[in-house]
Amino acid sequence: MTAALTLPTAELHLHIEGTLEPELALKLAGRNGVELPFASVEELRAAYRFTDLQSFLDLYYACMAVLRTRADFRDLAAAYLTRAAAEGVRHAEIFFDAQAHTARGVPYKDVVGGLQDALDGAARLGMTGGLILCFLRDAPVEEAEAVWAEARRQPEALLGVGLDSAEVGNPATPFAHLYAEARALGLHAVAHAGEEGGPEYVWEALRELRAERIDHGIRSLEDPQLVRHLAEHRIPLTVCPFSNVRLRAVPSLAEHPLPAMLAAGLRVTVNSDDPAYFGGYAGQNLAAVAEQFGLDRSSLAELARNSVTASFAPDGRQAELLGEIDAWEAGA
Ligand code: HPA
Ligand SMILES: [Zn+2]
Repeated sequence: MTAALTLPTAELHLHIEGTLEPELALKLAGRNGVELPFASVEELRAAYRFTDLQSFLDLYYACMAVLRTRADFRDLAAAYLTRAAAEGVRHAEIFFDAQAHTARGVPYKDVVGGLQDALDGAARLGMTGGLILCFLRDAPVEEAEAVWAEARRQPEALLGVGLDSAEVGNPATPFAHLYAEARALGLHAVAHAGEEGGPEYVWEALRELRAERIDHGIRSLEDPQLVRHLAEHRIPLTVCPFSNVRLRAVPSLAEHPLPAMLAAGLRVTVNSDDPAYFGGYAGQNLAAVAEQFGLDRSSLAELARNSVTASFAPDGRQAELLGEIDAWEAGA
């Protein structure tokens, strides 16, 4: 097994709906009497050919229609956590697209309750983690406001808020008041930016949402002033190599800007985004970049340290995980 697959790490960019493997999708479709336009695992996998972010989102939202009950969300997250633990993930900060479920009539409390049930169970695997509620930037802001009205009554169920879905043409600024409210409740703030959109989207997330981490951010390199700002303020970027290749944000893994981002002094972490759709979980993304770019053990350990210190885990938990990474680096 590649060493990277055993590296203790934190997953900071993971959409739980993007961990829905075809086998589970078809099982839940049967259990809930939901029709999917795919009769078999093979047919579903064959649909995983994307040309851009939107072509992926179309399938992603279609498949998640099978998720209906609290037990469905628990089973989905439990499957993810088991698989991630096997690849070295020790702490997972999990995005969920609440609006995509409430819009279909699934109660918010069932979504959060099911995900929390699974996280409670993950303690047995020695894993920690939490939930980040993402607003859909391509839906009317009123929908985000409606889901937030419910979420804000139970802020302790969340680590923070995020922003995802189709980026280009969907500015972050209309969501600024929701972020301000979330921050006032003590929640963290992250946002997707600079995936398909240019550096101006990253600036907007930083200035208007006061995002503490940027999800993707790969196009930041196009703006030297932004690179200086990100480096100076040590703002973490949650990079997802397989996602960028599969959604054609970059032409190939060989041309991925990860080495240039590291060379520019950016605080990069490696993550999986939607692993069921993009061909690999966190450890596999790490293994692939290690092989592609010839990263040695200490460079990999540095990426893992970045993921831990960029996480919202309490200091004590971070110290524990940094100790595990030191031991891994020493070959223990
Ligand atoms: N980008 C934006 N929205 C998303 C993604 C992504 O990579 N995955 C799931 N929702
Ligand atoms: Zn994402």
